[in-house]
Amino acid sequence: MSIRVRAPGKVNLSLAVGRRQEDGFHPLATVFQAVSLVEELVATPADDVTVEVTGPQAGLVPTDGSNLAVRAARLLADATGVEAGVHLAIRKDVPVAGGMAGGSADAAAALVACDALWGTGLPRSELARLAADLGSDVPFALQGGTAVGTGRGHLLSPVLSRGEYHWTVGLSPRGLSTPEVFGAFDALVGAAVDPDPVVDDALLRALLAGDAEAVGAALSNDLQHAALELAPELAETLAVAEDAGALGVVVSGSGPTVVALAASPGHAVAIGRALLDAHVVAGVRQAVGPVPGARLVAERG
Ligand SMILES: C[C@@](CO)(OP(=O)(O)O)[C@H](O)COP(=O)(O)OP(=O)(O)OC[C@H]1O[C@@H](n2ccc(N)nc2=O)[C@H](O)[C@@H]1O
Ligand SMILES: Nc1ncnc2c1ncn2[C@@H]1O[C@H](COP(=O)(O)OP(=O)(O)O)[C@@H](O)[C@H]1O
Repeated sequence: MSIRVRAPGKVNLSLAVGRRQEDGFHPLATVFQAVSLVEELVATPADDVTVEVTGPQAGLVPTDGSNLAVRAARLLADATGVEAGVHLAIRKDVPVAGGMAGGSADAAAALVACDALWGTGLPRSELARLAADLGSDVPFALQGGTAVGTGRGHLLSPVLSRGEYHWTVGLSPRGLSTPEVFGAFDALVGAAVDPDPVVDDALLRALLAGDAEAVGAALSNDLQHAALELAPELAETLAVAEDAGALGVVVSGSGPTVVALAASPGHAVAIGRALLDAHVVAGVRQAVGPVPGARLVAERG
């Protein structure tokens, strides 16, 4: 018996960040779009909960109990009283520690896969509740598409979005730690920040109209300044993509991945070539969005 699940990475089309709260988290108002850099996870029965990771960046991912997919499987087992184990084989496609929520996608994929393997049949709403306990970005990896995230980013409402968006993804040779970037944000703006962040209406209108040019103009990220403090070389990546005619360029989430919105698939390739020629990235990928959230793609045995 094996269950195969795919779950997407994301970009934050906009990310407004409020003042740090007592619990250490920041209130967010973000628009997520799920994109076609996708994690694939195969779950098979086992005595314990174990994980193996493959892909070019596999060495950067823990395979002990701190792995987010292992934590997700254990949380589901605890919540449902299941005593079975599972072996999780993950093929990583989303950059690690890149601001595209690959670990969150693995956690969402593990919830969906184990729910099918163990026959626990939880409703999506219950899986979403477990997802929020695992990380702020995990509910969105489950849901996919385009959505507004508020609270810690875990409270989702779907966004009406027309059309397909073509991205060039600029990879960085190193990762950035999400808590460190939020820490740099606090140091930069401190108490001056608005406690109640809001989503930009212009972006929502542009998505509704399917107007890629207006979406590009409305891309924004309150964490970008902080990410640039920690990784100043990203300024050049942003500039090269802009010069290559991107409709908009932004650091994704806490970075350091840079995403550039292109006018067409061919334009996305051209922006990627410009980034490679300027030697400002470790690699480039093309992606489209929006794509669906974590979903079962095959069941065998
Ligand atoms: C910044 C964002 C934007 O979508 O994405 P990434 O760059 O990680 O992909 C997310 O908010 C990241 O979500 P996620 O990576 O799931 O974070 P969590 O595990 O919940 O929290 C990790 C740490 O980030 C900080 N954190 C996270 C979310 C939030 N609303 N406020 C915070 O201050 C806290 O320091 C927390 O301890
Ligand atoms: N299954 C997993 N995949 C990736 N990273 C994981 C996983 N489990 C735990 N981690 C840890 O979480 C950190 C951030 O994860 P990731 O989701 O890739 O980045 P980001 O939070 O920037 O979107 C990684 O540096 C890694 O140590």
